[in-house]
Amino acid sequence: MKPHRQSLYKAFGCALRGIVTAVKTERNMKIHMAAALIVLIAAALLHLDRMSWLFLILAIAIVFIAELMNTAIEAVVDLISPQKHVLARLAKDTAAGAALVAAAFAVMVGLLVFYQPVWEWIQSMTN
Ligand SMILES: Nc1ncnc2c1ncn2[C@@H]1O[C@H](COP(=O)(O)OP(=O)(O)OP(=O)(O)O)[C@@H](O)[C@H]1O
Repeated sequence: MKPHRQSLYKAFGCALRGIVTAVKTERNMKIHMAAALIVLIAAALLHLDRMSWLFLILAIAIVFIAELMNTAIEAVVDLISPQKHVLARLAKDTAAGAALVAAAFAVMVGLLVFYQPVWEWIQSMTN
């Protein structure tokens, strides 16, 4: 394989382009972006502790990583197997499964992190 060096700056640009393209073209990425924004604003308003922030950021990162990998796998499968194939289906279905596991993890983290502070906030509003 021919050695190929690219500047750090260019590599960063390519990575950023991948993220921007995925957000522009993938509906799920737009949903994850909106959800992440709402979650981070709620976390700031509720003054969550550092550990809660850590878990929320971890969950958001895992969801984005899984969705980006899913998008990458979909693109490669469409490139090499535009026609139906059982292995293409397996690749796409398992990649989508990974994204679903990540989203389920994020929902569980959200419930565990927000349950108590939201409950306390509701009580303070009603008292
Ligand atoms: N080349 C193929 N061969 C066999 N099955 C395929 C193929 N392409 C797609 N599929 C099946 O159709 C499903 C949906 O594929 P598609 O490419 O439309 O992704 P998607 O779920 O619509 O992705 P997104 O909505 O994130 O763009 C796959 O999970 C797979 O089961």
